[in-house]
Amino acid sequence: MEDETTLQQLRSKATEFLLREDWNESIKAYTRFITLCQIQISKTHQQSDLLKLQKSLCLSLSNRAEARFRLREFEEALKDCEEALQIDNSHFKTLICKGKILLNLNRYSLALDCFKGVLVLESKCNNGNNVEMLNGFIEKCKKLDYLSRTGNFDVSNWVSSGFSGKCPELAEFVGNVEIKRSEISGRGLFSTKNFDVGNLILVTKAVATERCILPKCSNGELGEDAQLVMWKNFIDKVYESATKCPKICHLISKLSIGENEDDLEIPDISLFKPQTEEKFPPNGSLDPEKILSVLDVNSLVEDTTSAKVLGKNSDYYGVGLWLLPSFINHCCSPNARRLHVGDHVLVLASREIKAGEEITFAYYDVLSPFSKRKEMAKTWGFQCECKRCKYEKEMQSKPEIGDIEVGLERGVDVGSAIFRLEECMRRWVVRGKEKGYFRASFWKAISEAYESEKTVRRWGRKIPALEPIVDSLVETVGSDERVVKVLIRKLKKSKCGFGEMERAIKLGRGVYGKVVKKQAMRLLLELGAHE
Ligand SMILES: C[S@@+](CC[C@H](N)C(=O)[O-])C[C@H]1O[C@@H](n2cnc3c(N)ncnc32)[C@H](O)[C@@H]1O
Repeated sequence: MEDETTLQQLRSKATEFLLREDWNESIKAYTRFITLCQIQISKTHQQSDLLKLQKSLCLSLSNRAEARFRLREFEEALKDCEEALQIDNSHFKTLICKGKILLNLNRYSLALDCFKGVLVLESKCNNGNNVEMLNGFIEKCKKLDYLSRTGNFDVSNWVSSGFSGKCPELAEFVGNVEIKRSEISGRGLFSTKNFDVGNLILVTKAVATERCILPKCSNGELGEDAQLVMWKNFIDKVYESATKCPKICHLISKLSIGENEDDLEIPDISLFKPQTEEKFPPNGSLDPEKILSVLDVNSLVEDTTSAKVLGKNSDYYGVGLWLLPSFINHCCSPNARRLHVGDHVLVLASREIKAGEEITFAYYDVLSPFSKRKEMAKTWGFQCECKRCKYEKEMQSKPEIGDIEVGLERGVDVGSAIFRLEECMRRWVVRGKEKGYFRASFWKAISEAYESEKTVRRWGRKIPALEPIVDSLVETVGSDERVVKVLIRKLKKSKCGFGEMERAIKLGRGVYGKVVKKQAMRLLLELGAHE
């Protein structure tokens, strides 16, 4: 009798917390109730009392699952659902909760099966009030399941609407890639099939992101205090995600801390695929220092020079951690780019990628000279070992390159600098990719020259036309928004024809991917040209 009163009190307290949406307290109260209830069940022999207790236990497990779901403790919530369903395998509330958890864990097809099962139950037992809600979930699961299998994304409507409303729903997707030992450093991501320009390589949701709006009047950089606050919030969020999810915790432990990379284990790509059901060991104690080092080496900034952030302007600053992209090495002549849509990062081919090639993207601006890139790599804590850097390091011994750089710093005419650079390349018989390397290093001067009518008039015949320069740049560093922008502005001035716009759209694919259809692409290119 006494036990029964305690049980009743505990249950009402837990329900009260649940209704007040105080999830933490309701979990505590339900946990106490569940333990007591289980003890009571083991002592009860009368069938009717047993049934009553089991019903209470099932409901409490279901409610604790809901509270855990709201706190994004998905794995624990799923365990509660399974336990509740062992008592009553057609418990409506639990089945809905289970479906929502599976959806959040990216197990789209399992979530679909779950909701389909509930729909059958609904038509048999209930009055059909939930059919609309269930059909909504079923449609969502079908769509995400399809996207995660095919990578057939299309954000065109969102782009065409000027990014109004919520950003489109994306599913995680892993294309034909594997993790292997890299010649650049440690492990890298490699293609197992050819990728065409603009093809999607992978889509991943962030473990955590932190964003802020840059102060309007400053030089565009965040103050030290603001940076510290952002960084602290970001670390807390990553730590929280890792604590709640064994999979995230396990995968974070596989990431590099920038030391002895060649000795690191090579994880199987299947661990990163959205629909995997692999069991991960329960969270050991998380080492905060290791998490800090992991974030130092693997966090990515949502900037506009090495990635495109759709739907956000340049006042916006964001940092995040994405697991599979953390295996992608930097290269100063990268073949892939990042496109940020909400918390998802889409990695797409910015040039053609052959099967077996390493997939690389830029951690920092590769349209800059060797000396500047060397500095930027230092701030990332490494010395770049890519082919372009090796080549340019050798060529540093030629005094002419240093002279052109010094001249540009002193403000010489950009046309004359390009003229000298092209002359040197002719003399040294620089061809193919290497030509693109130099041009990418002197992009600042090139863009200034071809954007200035005066310079073009003065140097027009003595320096190459813009189009071959663009071609060699794109062949070397892949498509880049700034290169496409300069080309479009020129095409606009010369009132280009259909063919030229087609060419610009093709280049646009290397920046925005095939996830943007022609009409929306035209809009993006127009917007870019006006910036
Ligand atoms: C995000 S991780 C990339 C994956 C890493 N190689 C691994 O094995 O986990 C970044 C680290 O990879 C190494 N790295 C990436 N790109 C590099 C490059 N171009 N040259 C030298 N090291 C590079 C650096 O140690 C860097 O801190």
